[in-house]
Amino acid sequence: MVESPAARAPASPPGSGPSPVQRALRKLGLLRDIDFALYLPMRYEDETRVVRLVDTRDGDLAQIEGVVVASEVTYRPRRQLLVTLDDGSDTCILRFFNFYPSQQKQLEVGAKVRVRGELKGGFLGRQIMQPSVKSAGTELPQALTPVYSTIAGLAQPVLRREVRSGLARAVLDETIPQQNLPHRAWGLRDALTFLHYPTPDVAMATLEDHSHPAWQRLKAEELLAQQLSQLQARRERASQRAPMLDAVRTPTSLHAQLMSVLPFALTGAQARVGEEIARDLTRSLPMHRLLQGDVGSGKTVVAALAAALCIDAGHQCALMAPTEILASQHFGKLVSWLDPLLLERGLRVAWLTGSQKKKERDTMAAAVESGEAALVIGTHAVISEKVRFKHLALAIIDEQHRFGVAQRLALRGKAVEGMEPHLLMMSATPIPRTLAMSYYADLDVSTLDELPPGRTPIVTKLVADHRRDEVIARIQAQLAQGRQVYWVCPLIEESEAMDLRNATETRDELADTLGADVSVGLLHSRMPTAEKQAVMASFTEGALQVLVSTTVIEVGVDVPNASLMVIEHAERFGLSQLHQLRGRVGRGTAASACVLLYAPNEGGRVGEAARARLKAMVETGDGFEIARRDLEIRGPGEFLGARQSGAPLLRFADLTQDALLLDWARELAPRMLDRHPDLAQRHVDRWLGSKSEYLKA
Ligand SMILES: Nc1ncnc2c1ncn2[C@@H]1O[C@H](COP(=O)(O)OP(=O)(O)OP(=O)(O)O)[C@@H](O)[C@H]1O
Repeated sequence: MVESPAARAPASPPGSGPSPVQRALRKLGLLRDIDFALYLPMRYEDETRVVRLVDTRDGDLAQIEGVVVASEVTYRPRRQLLVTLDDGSDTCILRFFNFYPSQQKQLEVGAKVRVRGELKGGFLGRQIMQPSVKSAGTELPQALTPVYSTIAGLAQPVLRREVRSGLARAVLDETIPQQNLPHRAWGLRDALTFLHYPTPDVAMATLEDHSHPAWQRLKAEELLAQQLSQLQARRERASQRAPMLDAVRTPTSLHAQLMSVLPFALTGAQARVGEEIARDLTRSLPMHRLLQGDVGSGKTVVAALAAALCIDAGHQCALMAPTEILASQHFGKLVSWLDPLLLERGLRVAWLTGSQKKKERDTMAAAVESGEAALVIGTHAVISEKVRFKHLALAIIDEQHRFGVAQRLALRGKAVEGMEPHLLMMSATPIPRTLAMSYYADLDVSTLDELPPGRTPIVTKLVADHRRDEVIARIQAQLAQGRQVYWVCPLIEESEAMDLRNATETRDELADTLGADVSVGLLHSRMPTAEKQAVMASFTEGALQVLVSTTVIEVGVDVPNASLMVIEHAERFGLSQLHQLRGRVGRGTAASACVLLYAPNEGGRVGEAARARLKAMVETGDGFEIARRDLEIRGPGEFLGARQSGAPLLRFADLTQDALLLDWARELAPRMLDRHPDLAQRHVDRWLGSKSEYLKA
């Protein structure tokens, strides 16, 4: 059932715009009644019982009721209100550092109050710091009190009230047919009500680890919604048509010629994946394939071969990356292979980027429209409204997670009339296969699980920041052998200006230390594109020996002569990001190394998660193992969430722990779509709302 707008979250009077509370609620994604109902507490407080002081121990979180027998403001060591409370069994001190006059009044001698907080032993006897205070004698709640995650401008009691009324208003009729529910499943309303307001007798651990039957019910619901929406997307695609690209592979075909100009033989994995893609392209069902492979596994050549097949069949292929520098770096090689072969055929490569001059862009767009540009490369500009393709049949998207729904939909609109383009998404941050299969039920996954031969493993070393001198010696040794070096500076959160300053200083320092014979370049995301490209080009040619950069070089840079990567403040980077960066070296035959410089914090320590990340980097060079560890450190929600531009798609279920529920959902989804399509749709709308489009695209 679709909720009427009137049933939605608190409205403001007409013309007044959203109130601060509404704005804050919106920020938390709380719009529809169901959003409130599904906004579950992060923890609970037990206000259902009052205990006697004699029965408590230090460290207990206790609620006690008593009479104020003393109350004074003292100034040593700082201004504070000290209140002595007597509950008939013992006394304790309440200590407030922040207090209002109204609170002081509430705590006058003789007042009867109910306070709640953590009891601590102390010099003056037992005490509670900054307890919450209510007047005594009010009725005790029957259920635990929920504590929700909130943001500035939205006080906990206000949020509690909003959630309570949203939950009451929400339409929570069952969408899963009774006979299909897991054994002894709770009802949806019961489960949600319980999770917001559990009874005090509940085993808290079952709420915390989400094993309680109420949680199970909710996770089952969520997983079913996810499976249903993926299946819907798959079925929708099954009714769509794409051009069938079954060109004959003669010796004069572009595909065959490309194979013959490649300076190497394909690895077994490249050949296998190439055939998987080729098979998809001959079908009229649009391909929807994720090509994943570890850094340096040779995805580019696989993409180039797919493009060649498409062009051999007389169609156009578009290649897109999220930024200009990535587009040119990542596809540079591919273009250098294909360009001469295309020219022989009277065809060409067109570039389309946002920073292009109008005249150049118009020329390119005309070549795309006439079909002369068989290969179109660029950024989002490729899918801008003005660009019209003659016969686009294949779109290759690099780093798919940075492309949003709108872009993917726009791309579809560019295909041959009434058809969809085949879609190949390339990702250099592998997702463990089982996770990919269950999560992307709507995606076929091809994996390059073999590196080209002759690579020597990259040696990874952890070095404390104060031992920079050793790193300089390493750099000098590499330079003496004619090799090149990357030095990556961390992003300083929220301050690009500081980033730039920091990177510039590092460049100057390195240039100073290494001497006039060594040329040190700088690459930073704020530089104009042309300048960035010029710097990259001189590094690629070898004119620059050391490249200091921020994470601009993360993906797609391929300079096989570079043999040393230094990452400063490595503890601040995410694991897959570190792995990506490390992958910029070890791309040729030279023995390569990666130095992770870390700076312990003031306490001389590196945080636990950061330590786990650095340890993983030293212990393994395998991207799939890295992905597995990353998943372990962050949990699937965040792991996958970080790949999406929006919020993580699974809030409650955990794909690694809820395998049984996932099986149940996977098994039920097709039957439910067949037999109860209306219920299935309602279920998806309820859970995914506006996000369902995202999943499908
Ligand atoms: N079969 C092969 N034999 C030898 N070298 C290869 C082979 N395939 C690719 N290469 C080379 O390996 C390097 C890495 O390939 P490529 O740039 O395609 O990797 P990638 O998978 O895109 O990695 P990344 O995601 O790190 O950019 C390139 O220099 C490429 O020319």
